[in-house]
Amino acid sequence: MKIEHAYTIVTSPGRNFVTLKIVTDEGTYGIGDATLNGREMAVVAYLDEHVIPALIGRDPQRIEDIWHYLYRGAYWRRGPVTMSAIAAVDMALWDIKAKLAGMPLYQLLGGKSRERVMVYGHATGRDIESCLEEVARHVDEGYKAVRVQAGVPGIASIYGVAKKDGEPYEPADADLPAEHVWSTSKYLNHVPKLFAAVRERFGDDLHVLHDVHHRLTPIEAARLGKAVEPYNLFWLEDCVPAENQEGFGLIRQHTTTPLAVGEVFNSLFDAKALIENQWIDYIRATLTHAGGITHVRRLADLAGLYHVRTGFHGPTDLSPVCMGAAIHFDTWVPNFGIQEYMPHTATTDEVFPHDYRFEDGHFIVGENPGHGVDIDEELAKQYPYKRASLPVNRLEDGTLWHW
Ligand SMILES: O=C(O)C(=O)C[C@H](O)[C@H](O)CO
Ligand SMILES: [Mg+2]
Repeated sequence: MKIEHAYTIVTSPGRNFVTLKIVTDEGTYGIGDATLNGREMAVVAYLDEHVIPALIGRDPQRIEDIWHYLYRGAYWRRGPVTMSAIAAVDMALWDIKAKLAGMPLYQLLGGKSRERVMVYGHATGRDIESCLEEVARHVDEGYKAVRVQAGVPGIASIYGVAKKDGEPYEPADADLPAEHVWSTSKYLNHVPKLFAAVRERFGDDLHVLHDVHHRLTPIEAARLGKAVEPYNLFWLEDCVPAENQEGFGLIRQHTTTPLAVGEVFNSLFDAKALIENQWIDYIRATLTHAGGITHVRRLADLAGLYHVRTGFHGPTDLSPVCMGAAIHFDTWVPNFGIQEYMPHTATTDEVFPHDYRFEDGHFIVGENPGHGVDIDEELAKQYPYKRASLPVNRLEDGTLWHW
């Protein structure tokens, strides 16, 4: 069997998505997600110019060999663009292999470790009161776990909070990066009040999470972790930028609040010290940005040795293709923790028909052969690419900060 042709599909049913389709000479095809928010066309160029020409004629069943061919064989390793491109190939090849086997992907990975996959949704509000209403809506919809982000008095726009209450949050909201202003002291004073209000209204059973989105230094993160200990968070996410992995060691010395990190990681090596030193509790690197199923499986196995569980990134800027493949992975992986879920728009769901479903705060994996997600290419053509950028952040004195 040979790869006969492969091509990228860029579509924007409300936001941009990049999909790779690989077709074999026997007619079986697989698709993979290659979406890198705000840098979509860089991955398209990498795939079109460097990857696809080298795939034609190869045996699609040799997933491992093709992975190493694209990773080691490229000489220039790692980085989000390269690893998203490799991930798309890998996801499409696993899709093909599972279709050839006539099995849902989770069966090929080793079968079910659980019947369903717990997800967390996003509650956001301009202030604490409106945020609590959103938490209540999620609880009514069956969620067992909710990420809670609220506006901070004195900060005009903040990560995770929609411009208008009730509207979905989409950070890549401008042609060129919007400029936000950040104040660590205002934020640190506010967050414990938010979680006190959440616990008071919803009691102890609901799992609550929070994303700091890389804005603190290690000692500030340690202070926040301690301050929210009474509210028993499921996790505190991305509390510092993780290039300095030792920073997590410092945070860990001060707080028992569980720590999650890794949505921007693209390699096992980004997480190695964090895992081996048991500085984190959840690893968030997901299939599209971290080299696909083949690589993330190794990362999850390493994490499992150190009691670190998975908590895959699942924003709207990963397509339903990634979500579908991730749900198969989550259903299999022994050290599963939780899966993030930001629902896609109805138009996106039409462009990407899929067989996974949400029920009572969990995802239920589909039973179709492959990863269970397809793309309607004719419909996709109706939504042309539109450049969209993530914001940048500045401190109140104008210093460029982490967004
Ligand atoms: O979902 C999350 O936890 C995020 O932090 C979302 C990111 O801001 C988003 O994926 C950036 O593209
Ligand atoms: Mg995040």
